[in-house]
Amino acid sequence: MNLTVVGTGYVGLVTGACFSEMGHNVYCVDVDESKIERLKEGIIPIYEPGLERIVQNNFQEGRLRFTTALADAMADSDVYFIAVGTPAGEDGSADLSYVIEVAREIGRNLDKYAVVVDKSTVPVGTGERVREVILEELQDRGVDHPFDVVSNPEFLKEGAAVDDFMRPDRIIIGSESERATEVMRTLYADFSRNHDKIMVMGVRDAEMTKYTANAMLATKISFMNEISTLCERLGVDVEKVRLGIGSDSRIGYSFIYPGCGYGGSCFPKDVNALIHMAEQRQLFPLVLQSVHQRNLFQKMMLGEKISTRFGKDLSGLTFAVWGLAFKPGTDDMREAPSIALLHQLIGAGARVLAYDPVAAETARRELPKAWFEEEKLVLTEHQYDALKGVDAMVLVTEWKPFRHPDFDAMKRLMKAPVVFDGRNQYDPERMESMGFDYYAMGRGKQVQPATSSCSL
Ligand SMILES: NC(=O)c1ccc[n+]([C@@H]2O[C@H](COP(=O)([O-])OP(=O)(O)OC[C@H]3O[C@@H](n4cnc5c(N)ncnc54)[C@H](O)[C@@H]3O)[C@@H](O)[C@H]2O)c1
Ligand SMILES: O=c1ccn([C@@H]2O[C@H](COP(=O)(O)OP(=O)(O)O[C@H]3O[C@H](CO)[C@@H](O)[C@H](O)[C@H]3O)[C@@H](O)[C@H]2O)c(=O)[nH]1
Repeated sequence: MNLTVVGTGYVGLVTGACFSEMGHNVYCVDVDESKIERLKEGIIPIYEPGLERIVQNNFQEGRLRFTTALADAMADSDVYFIAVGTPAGEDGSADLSYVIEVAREIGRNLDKYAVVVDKSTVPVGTGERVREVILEELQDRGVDHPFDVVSNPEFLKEGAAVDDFMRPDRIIIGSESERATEVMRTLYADFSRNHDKIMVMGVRDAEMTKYTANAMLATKISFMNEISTLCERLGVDVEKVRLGIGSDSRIGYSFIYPGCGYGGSCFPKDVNALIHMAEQRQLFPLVLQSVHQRNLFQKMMLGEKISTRFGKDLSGLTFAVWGLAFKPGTDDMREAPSIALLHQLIGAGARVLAYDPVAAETARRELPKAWFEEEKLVLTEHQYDALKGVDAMVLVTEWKPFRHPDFDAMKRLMKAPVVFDGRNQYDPERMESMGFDYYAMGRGKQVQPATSSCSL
């Protein structure tokens, strides 16, 4: 099939690349000219394992093309995916201006039957709004072309995006039209070969499914984070509890890892958008609000533990931070727990040496310039360089190379062997036996002040 994907970010680029890998002809469109130029040179704007090879191969073979001209792309295709950002507006609602702009542009250029597929995460009712906008543009032009609007939310995780797209758990298609449903079934047939993974429902149902999935996963995490604080206070090891409950097939092992909070461009934004959707309808989404609040607390937790151990004033102290990305496998730092921690440490007068295997460039671009100019924050080339002369190490992102470090080398390099582990990567007893003063999340020694704002 011939496809156009509008928006060449995490979702758009992965969607376009993966469909071209399956033999479809794909145009990827973006308003960002420099991004499109770099893609034409084979330069991938994001770090996403496996993506570069697919993009370069399919570009060379002519199945994947990049352009800023939506009209040209549309002329050559029958399915138009909208995969632009839906960032949080000031009141927490999803900002739909990019989606609506693309819908207008489609309406201005539509000249044959097409399926318009919304892949962006959008509030319930957006499909209808997209349809109205396209119709308005067609009316302005005095033409009448049939088209269908379909919702096809994306469930990929950053760091595992290609795999998630190629081997989805399910493919949700929100469609009110048999013709459009058939087009979508044909398009996704290869991804649903052995088991029928395609689920067809109404457009509004599909829009809500996406938010509900993210909110459910965020709820599991916030719930476990709250339990981890209680475990720590009770002298219980939350990791034992995690394994104990995960073995219950009704609960499962995934997304119950306690830590220093969830980040990324989706969970925080989507929980807030759902809260906003409920409040707009005079509902009080108590669970969702708590999930969000708990996460804000959780992101402050490492900093609170550090100030309980070292005092509120951290001037003269230096900390190593291992991991800046919001999760391993990506260079994305949107809403990363590392950002809250850096503000706490540097705000209290500390100096920070930070290391991340891939997010250094993102950090230089997105963190305050003054931190780098005044050397309050120094990014190191290697994980061990960040440990030189530090008063403590703080592990924020569980990259694999942090899992089994050379603990002897760590002790030699650090001024004092103090470790704050925001992702429960190490065994507390082993750490203590090796001479580390070790603090984790919900296990081992307790370092929460009784009156902490994060106490529960
Ligand atoms: N990042 C994820 O892991 C993920 C996963 C599933 C769903 N989503 C959802 O998918 C959507 C896209 O997210 P993303 O992370 O890919 O966003 P992104 O910010 O990485 O990329 C969006 C792209 O759209 C482009 N764009 C904006 N307006 C445009 C226009 N009028 N025409 C053409 N291009 C335009 C931007 O230049 C940018 O390159 C969001 O709704 C998000 O919530 C994201
Ligand atoms: O048990 C867990 C699992 C995750 N996290 C944190 O949760 C955040 C989000 O992680 P993850 O879900 O793996 O990454 P995302 O790329 O944000 O993916 C989520 O958001 C996407 C955008 O909507 C969806 O498509 C995916 O299905 C959904 O998992 C990260 O900060 C993780 O560290 C935890 O703290 N504990």
